[in-house]
Amino acid sequence: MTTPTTAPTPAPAADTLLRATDVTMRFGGLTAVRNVDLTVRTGEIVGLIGPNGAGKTTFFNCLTGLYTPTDGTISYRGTRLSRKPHLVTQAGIARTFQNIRLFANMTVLENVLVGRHTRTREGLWSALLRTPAFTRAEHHSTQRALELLDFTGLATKRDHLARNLPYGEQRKLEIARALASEPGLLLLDEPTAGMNPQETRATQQLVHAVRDRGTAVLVIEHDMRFVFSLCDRVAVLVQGRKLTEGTPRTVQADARVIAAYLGTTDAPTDAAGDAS
Ligand SMILES: Nc1ncnc2c1ncn2[C@@H]1O[C@H](COP(=O)(O)OP(=O)(O)OP(=O)(O)O)[C@@H](O)[C@H]1O
Repeated sequence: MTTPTTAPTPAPAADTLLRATDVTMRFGGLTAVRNVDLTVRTGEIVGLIGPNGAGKTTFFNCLTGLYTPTDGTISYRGTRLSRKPHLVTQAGIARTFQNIRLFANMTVLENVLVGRHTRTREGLWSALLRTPAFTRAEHHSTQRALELLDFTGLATKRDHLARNLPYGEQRKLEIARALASEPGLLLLDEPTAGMNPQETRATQQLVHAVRDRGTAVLVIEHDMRFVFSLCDRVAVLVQGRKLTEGTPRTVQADARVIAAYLGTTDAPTDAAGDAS
């Protein structure tokens, strides 16, 4: 009798939500993301930082199906993710974008309702015929959307057009819309860009509250004070590679991170631009 020689693959930790392994993304001769591993667990707020052009947004685009990575695997709750963005959302990952992408001429409530579409099953015919099932689903979605407006502090603005909201509230609305898909993991791409200190503090409180209601967060940010006071763990990308990862305290004290931000990094020897 022969003994099996292959070791069993270790099962992912029960609390692992997102596991990206060896993710690489090339655009022609440019390697924007190279062999990046990243894990996000239940209940965590993880920061992704790095100088301009480090590959952070490209990595997000790989996670959410906007780009198909050249290499590597991405799984969510132990299942490999689809490369179609709406299926990634349906699986449980929602995101916001660096530049606000609201429906400017729709109301605040309508914007959040749009975010519910991956959680509603009723099709076109039931909508046109207004079947009882459709009416029930519509009522449920509206209740959920109103709860989210309450949660994000936008309840009194429900009938305002999105374009008429102040900048900070438009950012909040984006988060409310992303939460409408009931994600287990929320990806935020520079949520405080262009905000004043007061709006930044409010965003920090909101992200904590999002985590406390059961949604883990992966956040790209340039505001270091925000990242280091908010996140449980921080990963640093430089020229497409993960330079280091750890608690805010260890990352902040890492001389290579400081050098990377000052533009004198000696860390990733393999430059991002190459012909591979
Ligand atoms: N669709 C694309 N085609 C070609 N190159 C791209 C594409 N998207 C990104 N890049 C390049 O990939 C590299 C990484 O860009 P990316 O936007 O991911 O960086 P980033 O870390 O998010 O930067 P920032 O902090 O400035 O937003 C850059 O050199 C960028 O020009």
